[in-house]
Amino acid sequence: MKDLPQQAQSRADFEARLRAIGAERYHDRHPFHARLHGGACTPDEVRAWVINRWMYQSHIPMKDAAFLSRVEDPDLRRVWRKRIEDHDGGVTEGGGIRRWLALAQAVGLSPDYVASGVGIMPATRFAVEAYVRFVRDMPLLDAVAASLTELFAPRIHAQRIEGLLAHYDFADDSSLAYFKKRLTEAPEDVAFGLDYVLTHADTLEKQDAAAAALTFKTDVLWAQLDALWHGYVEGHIPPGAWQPGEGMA
Ligand SMILES: O=C(O)c1cc(C(=O)O)c2c(n1)C(=O)C(=O)c1cc(C(=O)O)[nH]c1-2
Repeated sequence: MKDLPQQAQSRADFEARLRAIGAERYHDRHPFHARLHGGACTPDEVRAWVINRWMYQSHIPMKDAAFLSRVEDPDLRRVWRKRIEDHDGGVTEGGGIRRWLALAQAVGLSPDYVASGVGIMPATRFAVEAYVRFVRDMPLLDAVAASLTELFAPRIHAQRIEGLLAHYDFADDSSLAYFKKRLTEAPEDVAFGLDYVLTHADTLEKQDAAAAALTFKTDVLWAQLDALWHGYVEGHIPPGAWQPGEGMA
């Protein structure tokens, strides 16, 4: 006898399931973040974080462009293109990308060196490229679901601003402008993304796929910090990756 299709979870239960993935797996639980926000990172560990996270920052608008290239609905494109504008900004004022490079400068790195991407660890590259590829190749619903780690980002950004200001000389309003701005940008994105996923995941199969996409994305974030810890806290810097002293302003 053929199995009957299982019923989709209610909207509230499905949202709770997505939030539980964040509670269990989001990278706010990674020991590198405790070290960074608690003031225990050396200046070179902070620099390694800034250099490697550039890979993520610089590829976020590329993954959003990959997403947009697949969307046929102009209303969805109109909402989504804000994400690219947030990061790229205008010629004069710039956006998140430029704010990240201001952070690079504040920690003593040459912004040109950071922007060149030279020195990024292979594992970081692989993780971020996997995210861009996922968004390019998977169903749109899964691609939106993968962005829902941003549900959990404002809390970590607030913790980061507080922790960095308390513990590091380089931290001030201008060097931390990136995170401050994300506090208002991310909630808008995620309100739309969450509603989209809860509405479009209307079968259990689609809900399972969306939950798997969010889980995948938590892995993308976690793997980057594992690599950072191995390379710069434990001192096993992979061949070709940034060596302390290189790329200074
Ligand atoms: O500092 C962080 O922990 C963090 C996490 C995430 C995330 O959860 O993916 C993003 C950001 N920051 C961020 O600044 C950002 O612009 C962003 C975009 C996206 C996305 O998947 O589209 N995630 C994140």
